[in-house]
Amino acid sequence: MPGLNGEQIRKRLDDARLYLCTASRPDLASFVDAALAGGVDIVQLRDKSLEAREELAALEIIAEACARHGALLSVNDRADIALAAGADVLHLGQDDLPVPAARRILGDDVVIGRSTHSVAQASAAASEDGSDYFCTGPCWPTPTKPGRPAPGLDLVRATAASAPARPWFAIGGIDLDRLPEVLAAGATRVVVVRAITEASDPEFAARALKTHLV
Ligand SMILES: Cc1ncc(COP(=O)(O)OP(=O)(O)O)c(N)n1
Ligand SMILES: Cc1nc(C(=O)O)sc1CCOP(=O)(O)O
Ligand SMILES: [Mg+2]
Repeated sequence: MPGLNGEQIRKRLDDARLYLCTASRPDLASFVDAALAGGVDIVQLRDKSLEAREELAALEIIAEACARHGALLSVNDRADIALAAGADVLHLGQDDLPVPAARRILGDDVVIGRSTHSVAQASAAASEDGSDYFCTGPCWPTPTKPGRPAPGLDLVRATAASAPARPWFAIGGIDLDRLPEVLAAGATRVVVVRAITEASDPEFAARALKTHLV
């Protein structure tokens, strides 16, 4: 089945509200299927322990579930893997490939996102040539990204106040209890890891988050 074109991916990105990052796991297929059934819009494989070949195999599993649920497949860090996997999204941090270099590898039919951790980085990402969305965080210090200082909800407030033309997501320490604070600070889209990966019922956890986001 042919993949989505850039216009179709950008439309889905615009509509996306709940973005999940997950490591590979023994129950990857059923876990991702449950999260997507609960309303996750984008799934990223974020697992630095995998060799390229293992990453590609895990991405195939996620891609099949995403296609069935009409969700987007995201690759972390590596443009070559994104291309090989036929991903819809590549996510780049401040220390990863520059966006124009990734764009040379991927062309225009893959959307590229950027991580930001300060007002200056967020405003650069909001206007940076070639990227399609950005994330701001961490909203709270998080064991998922140890050592990363948290700019907190002030960064979410400042970003919301600047009304970026690009879609943007809040990330870091977000769970169902904290979600109302994140939304009150002005975010309309969120990225989560543990709130779904550590849930005993990932479908229920995703649905509970999504209910606040639509
Ligand atoms: C959707 C999304 N947002 C932020 C990140 C973090 O990216 P980065 O800062 O490059 O850190 P690593 O995830 O690579 O450790 C992300 N992966 N996805
Ligand atoms: C992967 C990542 N990037 C961040 C950033 O601020 O860019 S915070 C983060 C981890 C988010 O995990 P959890 O939802 O478990 O707190
Ligand atoms: Mg990265």
